[in-house]
Amino acid sequence: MVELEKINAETPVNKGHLEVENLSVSFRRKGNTIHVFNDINFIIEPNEFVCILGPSGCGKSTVLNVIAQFIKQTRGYVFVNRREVDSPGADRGFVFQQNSLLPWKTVFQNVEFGLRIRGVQTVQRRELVNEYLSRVGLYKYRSSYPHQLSGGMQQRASIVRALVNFPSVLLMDEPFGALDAQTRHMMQELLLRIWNDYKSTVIFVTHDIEEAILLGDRIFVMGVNPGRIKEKITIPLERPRHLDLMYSQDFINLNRQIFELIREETLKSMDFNE
Ligand SMILES: Nc1ncnc2c1ncn2[C@@H]1O[C@H](COP(=O)(O)OP(=O)(O)OP(=O)(O)O)[C@@H](O)[C@H]1O
Repeated sequence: MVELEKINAETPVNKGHLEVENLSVSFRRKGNTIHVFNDINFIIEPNEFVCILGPSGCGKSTVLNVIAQFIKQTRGYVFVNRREVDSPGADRGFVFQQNSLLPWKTVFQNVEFGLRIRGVQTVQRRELVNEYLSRVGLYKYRSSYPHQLSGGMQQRASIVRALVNFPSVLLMDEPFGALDAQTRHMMQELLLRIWNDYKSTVIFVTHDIEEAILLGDRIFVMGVNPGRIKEKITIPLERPRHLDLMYSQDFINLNRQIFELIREETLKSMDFNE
């Protein structure tokens, strides 16, 4: 594997400490103030993999977007490696649900884009990008354009495009949400493998409870009215993990416990009298 020191002295460290303090977000809509969530607090340790689950509209994506600083919080603070962040930065990588690759660039050019902007030398760039592409089985597609790839391949390219910059924190917003079940399972195994090698700190938003249990060290279950973190659950399943873990009794019990938590919140979020 290419070592961190080989990149350059400015390369961020990919083991980020993330702290969110009293984070609140409100929007103005049609003259009313919508409070998405109030006073969210958490600390995520370096190398930790945290999944966020919760009913639709509880603010999962907004939490990620505020950490990335694509959206500004109304109150509160975000600290990465104990430094407050107030704008987007390379220390926070983002993987979106839909392929967000630049359509006019090849896979290689898409993945190297951030490194090029940061001024990483051509030889180092090539070495690093090729290595990452090989790790996810995309080396032979490096000269292809995004539209020539399947959805799963596009998401693999999006993940390595984020990881190649050694983000302190990798923010993933339902990255497998648009994929079919088989491809999704393959991507989950692949992500477990890559994460095991690179050990980035990850926050992963999903609607899929099984996906969250399979991937996460901890799961934050968000609630509604008001938006908040209802529970932080530690997943006591050993690593490395594989898909067949889903058939174990521990997995099934966790699934049931979390399903009930989310069901309660989903019912709360539905106003049948409307
Ligand atoms: N720019 C905005 N202006 C006004 N309201 C917004 C804006 N962005 C998000 N919201 C509102 O904030 C709430 C939370 O949205 P968000 O997308 O974070 O929820 P979510 O839990 O990720 O939902 P889903 O699971 O459906 O993706 C929603 O009610 C949404 O309509």
